[in-house]
This record gives sequence, C-alpha cells and structure tokens, in this order.
Amino acid sequence: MTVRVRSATKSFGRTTALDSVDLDAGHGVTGLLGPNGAGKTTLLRIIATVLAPDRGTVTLLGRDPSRPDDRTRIRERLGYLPQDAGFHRGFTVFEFIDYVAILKQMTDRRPRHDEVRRVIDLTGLASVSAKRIRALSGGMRRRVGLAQALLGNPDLLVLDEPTVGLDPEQRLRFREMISHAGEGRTVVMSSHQTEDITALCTRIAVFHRGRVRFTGTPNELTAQAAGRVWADSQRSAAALAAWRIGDGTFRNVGDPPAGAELVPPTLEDAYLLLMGEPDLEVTHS
Ligand SMILES: Nc1ncnc2c1ncn2[C@@H]1O[C@H](COP(=O)(O)OP(=O)(O)OP(=O)(O)O)[C@@H](O)[C@H]1O
Repeated sequence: MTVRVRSATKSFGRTTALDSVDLDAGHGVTGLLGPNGAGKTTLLRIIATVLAPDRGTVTLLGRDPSRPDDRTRIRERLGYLPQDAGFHRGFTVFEFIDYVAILKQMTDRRPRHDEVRRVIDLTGLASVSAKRIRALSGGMRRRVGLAQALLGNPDLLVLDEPTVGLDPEQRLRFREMISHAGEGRTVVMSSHQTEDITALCTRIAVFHRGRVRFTGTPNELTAQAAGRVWADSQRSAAALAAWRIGDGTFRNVGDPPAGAELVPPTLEDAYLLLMGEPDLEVTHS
C-alpha cells in the first residue's frame, strides 16, 4: 500500500475535522467523497505531508512522514494539487511551473525545462504556456495546478477537488488525465461529484463529520442501495431523501412502502442514503 492511515485524528480548536480515520490506497485512483466539512481536505493535507495528525499513524510510500528525513524522501515522490492553489498570477504558465520545478529541487536547467514542457503538453496547456496566469480561465488554471502536481512523475498524486468549476467538456478531459495518471501510480482525490467518482475511482471512502462511513468499490457502494430507490409521482413520506427528476416524477431513497416502483440504484442514491443514515455503521471491504 502506498498510503496507509490508521486511527488518524485531527482537531482545530473545538472542531474535530478527523475522528479516528483509517485509509489504505494503492495503485489506481482512490476517491474521497463527502459533504462540505466532512474532513476530506484535512486528510488530503495529511497525505500531502502538509499537516500531521494529532493522533494516529501515517505511512506514505513505506516511510513515516513524522520523521524529517523520511518526509523529505516522500516529498520527492509526491505531487499535490491543493484546493486553493495559490498561483503567482503575474507569472506565465511556463514560468510558474518552472518555478515549482525549482522548488522541487530540479536544479539542472535543460532537463528541468524538458520536464516543464512535458507536463504542459500532458495537460493540454501548450497553446497558453506564454500567457500570464491571471489571464487564464478557471478551468485552465486548474490544469496548471494539475501540471505542477505531475512534475517529476510522482508515485503518489494527491488531488483536492481537481474537477471543481470545470465545464462538462473540461471535466471529461480532466477525468482522462487523472485516469491516465492513475496507471501504475497512486492517486488520492476528493470530489463532491458522484459522476467523477464513478467514472474514475477504483476505490472510494465516504466521509461524514470526520469519520469514514464506507470504504470499498463504487459498485459495492451502489449495491447498498439495491431495493431502496423508488419512483413516485410525489415526495414519499417514507423517503430519507427525495428529489424531482426531469420528467416531473420523484426519485425517493429510503425504505420503500409496499408496492413501490423500485428502480436500479446509482452511486448517488447510495451516497445520499448513507448521508441520510449517518449513524449507520457500514461494511468495510
Ligand atoms: N485550518 C483550519 N482551522 C480551523 N478549522 C479547520 C481548518 N481546516 C479545517 N477546519 C475545519 O475542519 C472541518 C473539516 O474540514 P475539511 O476542509 O477537511 O472538510 P472537507 O471535507 O474538505 O470540506 P469541503 O468539501 O468543503 O472542502 C471543518 O469543520 C472545517 O471548518
């Protein structure tokens, strides 16, 4: 396992952001799913060695990030796209990525520039590489964030909501880039988007109020909602959650009443069901 987190707890003042969290992640894309404030960013910052847990143990790439030497070795093999990537907006795309490459100790100019061009090509930024970051759209800026995370071909890639604010076309391109990045290396990413998670992730962990409510494959999560989703002309009183869909009918999740018209579940149904039953202890696999 590239990432192994055991009983990680982290508080900020009186807020417990993470409460005894376990997570394993190996090759492929592992997705963290959960509502705002569930603790996803806090865990990703721990995995990116930006933050240490108050309690619990973390092993990354076989090393212990609480030891300074190990931490340096881990950082050499780690790429991180933070939620609020602080860009120097006056830099051009090339200058900014080159600057991050220097911070990553790529000291030889020639190979460093080759590497900068490689990640620029990989993320489809070649046509804007001489543009200033402040002149880019939000989606393009997100690509710059991904490009800098890919510098040096890291074995562990930590991506905090990589697809946020992207239009559908860009979102598809991003999915492709991330899924490509997940071949032969470990990607841990967070998202609010169940479609992104379904499309990308080999494994998921669902967070709620600082705790992990589910770990397993997307299909295993979806299967939990089998027999618990039904269509109706109205919001059903028995539903834990219900919402109107395009044709004017309601999709309900919960314990269906007798005779309900059951429909096949999606990952989103299962996720909402889990959020509607936060006290439910869910199986781990
Ligand atoms: N540096 C901090 N100082 C104080 N409180 C913090 C800090 N970082 C996180 N928190 C709190 O910890 C909790 C978990 O936050 P976190 O950002 O990890 O959640 P999240 O799942 O990433 O949410 P989102 O989807 O909104 O990014 C929240 O209540 C948040 O307000």
